[in-house]
Parts: sequence; C-alpha cells; structure tokens
Amino acid sequence: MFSSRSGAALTARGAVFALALASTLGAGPLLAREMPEAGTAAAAKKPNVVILATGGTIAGAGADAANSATYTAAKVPVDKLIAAVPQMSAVANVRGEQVFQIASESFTDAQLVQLGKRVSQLLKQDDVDGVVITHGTDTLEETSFFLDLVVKSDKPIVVVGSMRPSTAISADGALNLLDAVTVAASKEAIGQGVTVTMNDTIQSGRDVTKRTNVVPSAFFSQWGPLGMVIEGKTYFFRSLSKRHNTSSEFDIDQIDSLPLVGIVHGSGNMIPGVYDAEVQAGAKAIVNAGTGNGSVAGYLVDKLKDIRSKGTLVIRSSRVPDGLVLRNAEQPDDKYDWVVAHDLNPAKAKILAAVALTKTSDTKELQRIFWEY
Ligand SMILES: NC(=O)CC[C@H](N)C(=O)O
Repeated sequence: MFSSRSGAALTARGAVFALALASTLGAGPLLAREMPEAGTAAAAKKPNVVILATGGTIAGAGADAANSATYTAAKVPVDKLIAAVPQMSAVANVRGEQVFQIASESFTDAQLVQLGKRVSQLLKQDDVDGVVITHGTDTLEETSFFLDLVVKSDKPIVVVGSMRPSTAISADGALNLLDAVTVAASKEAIGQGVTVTMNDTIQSGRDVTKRTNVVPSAFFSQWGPLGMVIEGKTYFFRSLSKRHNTSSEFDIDQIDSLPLVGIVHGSGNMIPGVYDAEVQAGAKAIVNAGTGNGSVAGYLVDKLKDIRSKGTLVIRSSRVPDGLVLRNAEQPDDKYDWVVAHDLNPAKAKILAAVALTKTSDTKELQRIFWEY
C-alpha cells in the first residue's frame, strides 16, 4: 500500500533516480533529456539555479532496490543527480557543485561555515537566481537554520534531502530535488527565508525538524509548512515572521568560525559531571535539553548555577519536540542569569547560540536574539 502518492508514479520515479547509480557504477549511459545549451535564448529566459551537493541519502546507494533503510549515504556525485532528473531543465538552467560528499551527521562547524560562505558568494552573482543544497536529513534542520540566520540574500535558498536512497523502489529524492529547483527558481520564494522541500511540502528551514527516521514524511514544523509544491508550481500560504537572511543582524561574510556549544539531554537520574565535561572541552554555552517545560532536576541546579557563575552560558530548551520554554517558568532565569530557547529545539538552539556568540555573550542580548529569530 502506498500511503500518500500513486504507486505507478513512485515506481517510475524510483527507476529514473536509480539511473544515477547505474551510471555511477559504469552500467551504461544516462537517459537524460537534453539540457538547453548555455547562451541560447531559451536558456536566457529561465532562472539560473546552482545545486550545491553535500551528500546524504539523496546521494545514497543500496545493494538492492528493496533496500530502503540499509544503504550507504553520500555515494552519487552531483552531475549524476542532475542527469537523473532531466525535468529540472524545463524549470531552470541548472548546474552543480560538489561541496562535500558526506553523511550529514559528520558535518562540522567548519564545514557549515564553508558552505554558508559559498552560498553567500553565489547569491551575490547576477547570474545566480537561487541555490539548492542537497543534504543528508540527520542534521538538515541545523544547516537550514544556520543559512537562514547568516546568508544576507533574499534569493531563494532551498535545502533538500531524501529518506530513501537513489537506488530504492519509490526513491523520494528525484521529486524532492525537482521540487527544490522549482522553489529555488520561483519568484514566490524570494524573501521567504531558507526553505526545505520534502514530500511535496515547503517548510521553513527555521523551524522544520526531522520527526521520524524511516519514512518520506519525516519533516515537520509545529507551526505548519509554508506551502506546497505540486507539478512544478509553488503554493505559499504563510510567511516566516522571525528575522532571517536580509533582516538578520548576522552575516556569514563576517564569520570565520563558530564557538563551541554543547547540548546536555535531560532525563531522570542524571550525571552532573556531564556538564563539567562540556565546560572542560571548551563549551561557551550549554543548551540544557530539559524535561517538560525545560525543567532542571533539583540536584542539578547548583551545578548549572556554578557553571554560569564561571562564565559558561546556560540556555534552557526542552527534549519535548513541540511547545515553548518560557522565561522564569520552571526556573528563575532572571535570578540565575540563564537564557531560554523559546520554541527552538536543542539542535536549533545550539545553532542560534553559536551564531549569536560570534557577536555577544551578554545574556540580555542573547535572550533578545532568542525572541527575535
Ligand atoms: N535520510 C538521510 O539523509 C540520512 C542519511 C545520513 N545519516 C545523513 O544524514 O546524511
């Protein structure tokens, strides 16, 4: 049973995307439709979109078409991904760059900064109308929020991944990639912030998170998607009200590295020494992924107060996927000089804290930043 899409369409798409791997392995030529030649009138009319490939399942390959969860991520190079979705040439003049070829859990802050700088550089060019980043889904929510905070451009930036490798029956990467290019090429996406196109929806890169780890409908925002993309048309229904991109006070051109921020996951019966280990490793801030409303066990409060008094920032988030952490609810944040992450989950709070710390370590300023972004 196919839950959300027609079985015939899914199977056809899987077969098309599987061509990418066949070619990678030298099994034969690609059946890509001819792309319009650069410099022709047809090419001049279409928006120019650059695909920056970083790896992930969208570039993944398994041994058999039945392998939807057992495969190797980051195998198929960007030119093969592009050749496997010839429908993109009707939407935009597409070219690709292989920035990395990694599973996204292996992303480092240095790579995040490098990617951000490349996106910024490209979007300053008159001959680039939008950028698509192909990415593993595990940390896609971090990268999409990071780019939303630091790239000073109104042009569309779309981050896209897939849940099934390119070789799988019903691979979801091909349509997700076509949808990403469609959004990146659309006028409607200008100024909407970084978006994520997966499973026919357009989500805000600011608040989308991975909520299930095996099915194509993996990405979810508690505030709902921005819109949908269907058969080459974008439909936007809401806008991001938080500061982002050109309205952001952060600029990747001014950032060369990110300070270390740690996350401590809340549970019952915790080990206070974990906080010390983060501080000793050089963490400038610790995001406390507390229980419930960002609650902190009574026996941990002194530890967190002590850490704060010695200079490390304490940011209260929650391990609960949705909701808000409010200031002075559960803990007296004013008294302890702690910051709350508001609706940002621990991974998102870590990104915002790291970016904010490039400018300030004043807790009033940091709290303002957590309200505004
Ligand atoms: N669906 C995926 O992309 C997960 C594959 C891999 N763990 C990654 O994040 O790159």
